[in-house]
Order: sequence, then C-alpha cells, then structure tokens
Amino acid sequence: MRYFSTRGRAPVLSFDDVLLTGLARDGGLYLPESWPQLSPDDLHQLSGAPYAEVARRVMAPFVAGSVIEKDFGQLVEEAYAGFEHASVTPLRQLDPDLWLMDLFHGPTLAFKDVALQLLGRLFDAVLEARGERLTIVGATSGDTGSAAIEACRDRERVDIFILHPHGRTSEVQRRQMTTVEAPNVHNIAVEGTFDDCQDLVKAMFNDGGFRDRLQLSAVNSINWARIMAQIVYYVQAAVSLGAPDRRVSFAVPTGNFGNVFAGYAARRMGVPIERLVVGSNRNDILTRFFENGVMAVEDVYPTLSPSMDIQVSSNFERLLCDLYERDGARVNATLEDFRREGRFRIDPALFDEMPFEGHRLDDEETLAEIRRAYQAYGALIDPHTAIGVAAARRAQARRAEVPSVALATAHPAKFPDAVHKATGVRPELPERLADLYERREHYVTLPNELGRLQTYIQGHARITKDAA
Ligand SMILES: Cc1ncc(COP(=O)(O)O)c(C=O)c1O
Ligand SMILES: N[C@@H](CCOP(=O)(O)O)C(=O)O
Repeated sequence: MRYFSTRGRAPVLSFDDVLLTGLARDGGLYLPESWPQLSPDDLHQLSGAPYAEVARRVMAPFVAGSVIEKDFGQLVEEAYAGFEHASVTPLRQLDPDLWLMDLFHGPTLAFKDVALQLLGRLFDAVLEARGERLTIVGATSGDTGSAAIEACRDRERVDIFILHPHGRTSEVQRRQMTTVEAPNVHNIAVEGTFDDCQDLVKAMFNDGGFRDRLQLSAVNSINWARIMAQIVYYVQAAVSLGAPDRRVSFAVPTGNFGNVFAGYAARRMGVPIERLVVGSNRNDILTRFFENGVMAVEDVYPTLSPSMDIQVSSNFERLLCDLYERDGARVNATLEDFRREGRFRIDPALFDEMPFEGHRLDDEETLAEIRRAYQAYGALIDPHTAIGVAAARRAQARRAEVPSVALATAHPAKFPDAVHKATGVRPELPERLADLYERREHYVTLPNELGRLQTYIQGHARITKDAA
C-alpha cells in the first residue's frame, strides 16, 4: 500500500515511512491511495472471529509491502494479549437498540491503548529492521499521553516527549503520565491549551532542520497507523451486530476527530455503517459545523470531559481531502484560510452523502447522563462516554432505523470526581494503579513558546546527545 498527503505536495510513501514520518512534509496528513474493500463474504467470515484475527485481516492490506508484513500477525497477537477483557473491545447491551462498546480494557484505561499498544510494537520492529532510532513528540489532552508513554517506555530506540496542557487534565490522567519511571520518557506541562500543544507539535514537524536532527515521529492521530488500528473495532462491532446483513450506527465522543474518522474509513471499506454521530462538549466546533457548514474557532473552555477540550480537530483534514476528491491544493487553501481567519465554510451540497451529525452536551447535561446511565442500566460511565451515549440517544430519537453503538472511550475511574458528583459512587482504579496517588511525579513546566520547547527537547533527546 502507498500513502499520499492530504495537501498533495509531499512524497508518496510506503507504510513503514508513513509510520515513522507522522506528519507529512507539506504539513498534511497521510491517507492510503485506495480503500481496501471488505466484501459481504469477508464480513461474514469475520463474524465471531477473535479480535486479534479480525485486526490482522482488516489491517493486512494497509501494511502490505512493509518490512514487518510477515511478523504482523504476531505483533497484533502480542498487542492485544495484554488487554484485561478476552474480547478486547466487548459490547454491552443497554437498550434493545443501543449498545456500549468498552474500549478501555487496555493498560491505561482509555481507547488510545487499542492503537498505541500496536504502534509501540510496530515502531520497534521497523526501527530494528532499519537500524534506526527516533524521537517522538506528542500532544495530549489527557489520554493519548499515558497510552503512548506506556507503549513506548523503556524502548531502546525511542525517546518520547509528551506535551500536556498545564492544569487541564484530570489528576489521574496527569499522574498516569508523570509517575512513569523510564529514562526515555519526558513529560512537559505547557502553559496553554491542548490546541497550543498540538500547534507546537506541528510547528516542530514543520521545522525541517529540527525534524531531521531528531528524527521526529508522532503518536497522535496525525499518524496514519493510529487510525488504521482504530478501524478494527468498528468492523468487529458491526459484524457482531449482524453486518453485512444489518446496518449499524456509531456514536463517538469526539475531539480530534481521529476516532470517528476511523469509523468513516471502515464505512469506505464497505462496512454497512448508517450514521456516524459526533458527540461534543461545550467545545462544540464540530457539532456547529455539521449544523451549518461553517467551521469557526472559539476559545477553548475547560469542561468535565477534558480530553475533548479541543477546537482544532486535526483529523478533519482527512475528511476534507475526501470531500474535495483529493484536491490537495484546495485542502491546503481551505486550511490556510482557517489558520489565518479562524473559520471556513463548506458548500452544504458536498455533505449530502455524508453520514455525520453532531450533538452537544454541556457539563450539567453530561452529569445528568452519567446519573441516568447508572440508574437505568446500573452502568458507571465516564463523562466522555456519557456524551457518546447521549448523542446516540438523541440521534435515535430522530431516526431509529438501526442499532446504535456508543463508544465508551475511558474507564470511569479516570474521572472519579465527575462520576461521584453524578452518582454518589467513586469508581475504583484497578489494583495495579491503586498506589497512583503515592507515586513520585516527573515533569517540567514550560511556557507556550516553540523555541523553549525545542531547546528542552534537543537537550534531552538521546539522538542529539549521542551526536554531540
Ligand atoms: C476519553 C476520550 N474520549 C474521546 C476523545 C476524543 O477522541 P478523538 O480525539 O479521536 O476525537 C478523547 C481524546 O482523544 C478521549 O481521551
Ligand atoms: N483527546 C486526545 C487528544 C489527542 O488526540 P489524538 O487522538 O490525536 O492523539 C488525548 O487524550 O490526548
């Protein structure tokens, strides 16, 4: 498989290069040149198969030609063997037509583990085959950071630097990142928002000299491999609920648009997905966009669902590229306008065939939904998941034609205060994290300044230290 950049001005790359490159050199994101197709027969065969088997078969075409192609099945097996549920991403039925897909059974209790447990292993295998090392820089609003650190800790060929917005994650999220004892892990609290962190990461990639000196790579969903691994659970859920003979909708609590884009990719591959329902918190840029076709940035507000406190959803660029039929110059012009003006508008006609709709919840509605889920189903759900469940119910109230799956993106114990406030129950962390509050934290706090960040990273990355 070959991959092209959404902006059309970077080299077309193989899977291995896309994995190690992260952001394209023209500032774009990589997409596969074609969408591999899952026929109705393929989908029938996947029904009932173990998760790792579905994963291997769904992802095989994306890694075709890679140096790890022959070991891929083994890497996938290992990635999912450590999940605490045998089904990896099990479904729970809430109502006759509403299901919850638990995506938090990995080591850091969030859906990010599903992709990052595989990515860590892919990085290692490709770097080993090439005899190379790299430096990862990532931005997190709370969950990508700990999942990426867990996946990359102690790996000899990788140093990892994670930027989080100072004081804007939950305490559990911060401690999961900052209490890891590993020489290759570096946490940086940036005085700013998640959007600032994401901008800083992109600016480091766009500085060619810095990027080459450090051999930068990405763990955020700008890296295509993240999306690839997330496609799998949409396929798994759809076939479990009757695809290809029955259509299914998904409701996804959304921030950076990576998770829901993976659902869109599954649909492009032939999975019969009816609707992709986007749930937003008060930072509702996407929901407003799906209502009126105008993407307009506002300030970022802190909410009870901090991982979704995002205004600029980087993966929207991948959808835009599809909408514009891969006209990279047009994607670039639209996103340049967005950067300059803080807004752009899309012709609504382009959206006629699209499966998306958006629903927003403020903090009070989020708490009410957590309470409702506890009372109606006995389920403790985290604030992000609550937004997904509410979005699913609202979408079903409009048109209840097919079953809906709401994605449970984090374990409730990551957000104990909100869950306690809504239900009176304080969810317990699993035993292996029980002493999280006693562990020593390691992080530096830096201002939102590219130069300061680059100096810090350059001074601590083994790649530059060894070269000096
Ligand atoms: C718990 C949780 N839910 C939802 C989201 C939003 O997902 P995405 O950024 O892929 O849209 C995130 C962050 O990515 C998250 O950590
Ligand atoms: N909510 C995310 C933000 C980063 O998203 P990503 O999917 O691009 O890594 C987080 O928890 O860090």
